[in-house]
Amino acid sequence: MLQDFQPTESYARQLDGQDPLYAFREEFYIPEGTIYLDGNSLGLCSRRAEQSLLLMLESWKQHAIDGWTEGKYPWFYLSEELGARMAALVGAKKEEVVVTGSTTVNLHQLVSTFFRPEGKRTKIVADELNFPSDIYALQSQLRLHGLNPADHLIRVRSRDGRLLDEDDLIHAMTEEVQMVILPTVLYRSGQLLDMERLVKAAHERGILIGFDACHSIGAIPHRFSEWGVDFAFWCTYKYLNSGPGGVAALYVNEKHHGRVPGLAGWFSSRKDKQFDMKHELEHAENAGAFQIGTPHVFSTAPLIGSLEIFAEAGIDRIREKSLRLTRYLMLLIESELAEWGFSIGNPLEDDRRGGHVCLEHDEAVRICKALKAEKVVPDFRAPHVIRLAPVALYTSYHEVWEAVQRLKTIMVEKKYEQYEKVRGVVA
Ligand SMILES: Cc1ncc(COP(=O)(O)O)c(C=O)c1O
Ligand SMILES: Nc1c(O)cccc1C(=O)C[C@H](N)C(=O)O
Repeated sequence: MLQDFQPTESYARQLDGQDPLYAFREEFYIPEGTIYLDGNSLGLCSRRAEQSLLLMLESWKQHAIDGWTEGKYPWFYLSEELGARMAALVGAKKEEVVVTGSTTVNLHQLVSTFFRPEGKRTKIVADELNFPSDIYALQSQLRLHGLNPADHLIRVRSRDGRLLDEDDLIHAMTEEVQMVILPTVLYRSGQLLDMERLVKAAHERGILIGFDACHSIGAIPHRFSEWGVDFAFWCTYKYLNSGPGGVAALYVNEKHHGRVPGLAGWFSSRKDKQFDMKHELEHAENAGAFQIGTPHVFSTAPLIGSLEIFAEAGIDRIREKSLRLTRYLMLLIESELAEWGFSIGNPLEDDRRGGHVCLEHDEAVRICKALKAEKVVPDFRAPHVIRLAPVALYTSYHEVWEAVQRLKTIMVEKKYEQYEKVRGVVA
């Protein structure tokens, strides 16, 4: 890939000229003069997401209560409908996915449903690099079972503070473990785990396994059904561009359909029974059973337009471009910034890398501030990581080239020294 790499502006233009996804950039609102490399935290607004949100408002104006069953996208079926449309992105059957809740709420729901400590099997395996919200949720779930998280939550150690080794994860899958929860892609280093291998190892040991796919959804194809992943959950506001607070999604393998939801509510019902208003729940026989209450329609609506873009672009083409973009960025860093004390913290191999580059530097916090002042938007993750996510649908190769030039100027002119060495409230 990129065998003929050159660090020149004309080479960047040449790559843009060959990019089959280039036109999708026009779909997005790119803040004026800004190179946006933070789509792994909050994706950009697209015109189609905006239109679908407006369409929902219109539906409220026109149909009032009847909007639940009328209009172009009846609200009562929207979560299932969008789950079905999203299923291709995770390699699942349509009825295995539903759009609902938030990442953390969905994790609570799935652990409430699937964590059944019995006999010796009372532990959950996670890892020490996972996003804090997942760890808090798991700790609180263990407490609800009267179990002490200090002994029952096994956080597998990283050997280098950046990456996880599948051998270590598998080694932790002992006879005391009932469930494993891991990220698909690590939020800081961008490492992509070998899910297929981990699922196989967990199942051989009689353990259930679920994934937090926040950092892979919309960037990487998945094959959840084929691999036999038990369950998964993810947000939609990163690479899927559903907007701040956009409603999340979950996947439950069809072999588990029929399970009673751990956290039930009337939206867990079979659709045809819900308005019978009985006190005995007849839960849906698909992923819809893991919904709880009334869907957040306006926070779901942008996904309608956003998913259309994904259907047109195709996740395989998106992954291919994303890999080229991150490879290109790494080559530029190597060639342009070699003398400035940066190191690359993400895996270099294509099949181990997610959608962002993890650039490490002792001055990361101040460099991030200087980048923002130069209208390049990265994000900072303590203690020394600058995350740079060129997004296949809206980042051009020229922007990647330009961002590295601006970073080089920041280093040459020591522009970062004018900033305080403290992170922002939201980094
Ligand atoms: C990997 C991961 N898990 C969980 C979360 C928490 O998601 P939420 O705040 O939407 O529940 C995030 C992002 O905020 C994340 O990146
Ligand atoms: N969910 C976020 C929020 O509410 C505010 C700011 C950032 C976020 C994020 O999603 C951060 C992201 N999960 C991360 O990988 O760090």
